[in-house]
Amino acid sequence: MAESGAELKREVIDAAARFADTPDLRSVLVTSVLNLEKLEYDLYRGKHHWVPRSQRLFGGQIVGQALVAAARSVTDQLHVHSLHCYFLRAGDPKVPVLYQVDRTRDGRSFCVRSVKAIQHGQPILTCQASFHMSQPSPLEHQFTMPSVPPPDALLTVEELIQRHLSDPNVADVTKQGLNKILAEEVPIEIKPVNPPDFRRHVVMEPKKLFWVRAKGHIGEEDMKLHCCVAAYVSDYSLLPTALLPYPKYRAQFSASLDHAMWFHNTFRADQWMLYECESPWAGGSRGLVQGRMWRQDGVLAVSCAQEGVLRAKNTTQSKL
Ligand SMILES: CC(C)(COP(=O)(O)OP(=O)(O)OC[C@H]1O[C@@H](n2cnc3c(N)ncnc32)[C@H](O)[C@@H]1OP(=O)(O)O)[C@@H](O)C(=O)NCCC(=O)NCCSC(=O)CCC(=O)O
Repeated sequence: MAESGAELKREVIDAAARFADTPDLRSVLVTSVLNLEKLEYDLYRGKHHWVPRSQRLFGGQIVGQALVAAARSVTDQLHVHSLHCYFLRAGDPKVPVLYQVDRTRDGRSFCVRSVKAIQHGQPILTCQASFHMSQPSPLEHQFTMPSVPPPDALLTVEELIQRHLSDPNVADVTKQGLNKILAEEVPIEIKPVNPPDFRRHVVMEPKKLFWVRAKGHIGEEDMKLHCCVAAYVSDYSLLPTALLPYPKYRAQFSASLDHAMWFHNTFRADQWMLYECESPWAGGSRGLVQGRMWRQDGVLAVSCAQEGVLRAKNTTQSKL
């Protein structure tokens, strides 16, 4: 029991610190993935958390970390409004990634930073991020958010998988695949608007809608951090949109080649946002995908676009 006002205050501060450090309450994206270690002036080191089954680093992690490095070199008044990245080489999960920032230009309203992500002495990603000191403007418009059920009315991917697994007719190979998905520690929560076709039987339009948020708490103050988390989240499940019309094909090799983002309005990446993904084109073993993230109140927060390599194989072809 605290005996004095000062001791009580200390206990409250300690309890708050313990609360804040509880890993399941604070997003691992904030405590670990996007918490870069500073090695030198404009040089940082990032560590990994979740690594996809492809055993190449998740593109969103590299983009998010590159944006953290860039954002540390600009003042608090400047906010990222766009970024453009190329994924040059597969990221190696066995070693950390270094981020080297070049202060490309400092203007009155805009600042541009170029970031190189390096492993084994070679660039795995180049990123240019532009920051802006926002100004009021009479020119304001946006598309209307699609009308969908709210996140409270929908199930998470994990809940949908559990429900599907309880069906005794599910094939063993499908069960194995779904159990692998359940075992992954992706720091993102997803609630699809339309339940996914786990059996991959149905030809679908190359469009999907899902609610998405970072797992854990981030807090409301740091808009720069929310943008970095959105950069991480935005690469998740975007490219597979291009595969929806081709249930008979399996992507033998798929990887994002580039990633671009535009940040329009403030948002919280630890609160549900509607992610609207569509693929207007695929051809030549590549696919283009575009995404829009909407706040629950209908405000367009983020737009993004990405091209990926998609080398597909017909799974129904005879092996003879
Ligand atoms: C895209 C590539 C691979 C560049 O392709 P290249 O073909 O030029 O590279 P390469 O080194 O010559 O070849 C790589 C592999 O592809 C094979 N290959 C090359 N050309 C081929 C062709 N025409 N047909 C069939 N296979 C081909 C090579 O034999 C080699 O296979 P072997 O290896 O068997 O020898 C590279 O730029 C890259 O890896 N970038 C990083 C992409 C990335 O990691 N993105 C982020 C993660 S993806 C992501 O996060 C998406 C999110 C999500 O999963 O939803």
